[in-house]
Amino acid sequence: MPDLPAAAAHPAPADPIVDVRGLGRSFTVSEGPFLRRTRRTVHAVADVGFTVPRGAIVGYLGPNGAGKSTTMKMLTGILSPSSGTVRVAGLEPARQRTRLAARIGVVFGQRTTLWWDLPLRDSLALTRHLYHVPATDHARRLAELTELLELGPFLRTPVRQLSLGQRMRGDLTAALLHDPELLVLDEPTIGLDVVSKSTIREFLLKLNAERGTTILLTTHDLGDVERLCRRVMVIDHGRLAFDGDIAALRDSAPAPRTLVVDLAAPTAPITVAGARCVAVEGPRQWLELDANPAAVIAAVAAEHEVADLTLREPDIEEVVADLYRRPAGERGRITA
Ligand SMILES: Nc1ncnc2c1ncn2[C@@H]1O[C@H](COP(=O)(O)OP(=O)(O)OP(=O)(O)O)[C@@H](O)[C@H]1O
Repeated sequence: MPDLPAAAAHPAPADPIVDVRGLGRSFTVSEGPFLRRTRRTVHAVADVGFTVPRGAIVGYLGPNGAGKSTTMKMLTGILSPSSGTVRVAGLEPARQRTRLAARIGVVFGQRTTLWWDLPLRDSLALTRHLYHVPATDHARRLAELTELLELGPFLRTPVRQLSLGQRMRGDLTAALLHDPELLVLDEPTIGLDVVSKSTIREFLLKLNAERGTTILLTTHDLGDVERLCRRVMVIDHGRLAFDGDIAALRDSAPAPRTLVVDLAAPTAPITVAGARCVAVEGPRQWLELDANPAAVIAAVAAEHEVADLTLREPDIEEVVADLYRRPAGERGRITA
């Protein structure tokens, strides 16, 4: 099994918006029947380190119970670390939570920060006071976000009557009205239909491109990762198992890349160095690659009349599932 490439894919930026070093968080849990209770320590996050440069969109992935939410709670000051340090926008989240709140926006997809019984518009008006946003700035931002997230048709609807997708758009607006530098999202598309997911993803891309807002998100939805993130971090059993770009993650996959070659006419299975013909159907052949695709493509084109070529990357779902399955010692580790 190949180790992940050890390249420092993300050299530490000079002024990272997130700087996490040796971060750990443990919980003590009581188990068993009443009179025979035993106590056990759960290491939800252990020795995690990474930095996030300003303007990045980074995905934080991991199987259930891996430690994603615990990390996000430490980044946003909801939980204090048991060990290590966290700095976000130059602040120490657990100690400077109020100051940090003015600099970051947070959305936990499974919970809402909106007032359940109030119309969305009133709920958003109240967030202005939480963050002490001047009325004119608030009105301007609300108008912009209402347009971008198409909130108009349901601004007067009580939050409890909103669909999940509408509520998420409302929660994103509430998190962004004070124009934060960093947006932390925990499962932003959970439970949403395809159209709502797409609306949210396109909005986040626009927010990042136009305002330079840094986005850190946890997700189980690899569609989010593929559309939004160039860099992913994978946490498993509380430890960082991978930190690199999507291409490096794909390269780490045991599943090979496949080159689909459409020849001008049917021929015998192609034999070139660095590839193995695994299927032939008329003029189309499938070559599994174990070398650089460019070299194989050049070799195929030199010897055959090629009508078309397609390079198939391993499916990201497969790659991530494989990473979760690999024993920790076999994964290698890249940290920024
Ligand atoms: N308050 C707590 N008390 C005890 N154990 C906790 C607490 N919060 C989290 N844990 C444990 O820490 C581990 C990591 O949990 P966490 O919620 O961070 O995982 P996650 O990656 O966000 O999972 P999921 O994808 O299921 O939301 C789990 O074993 C969980 O049971």
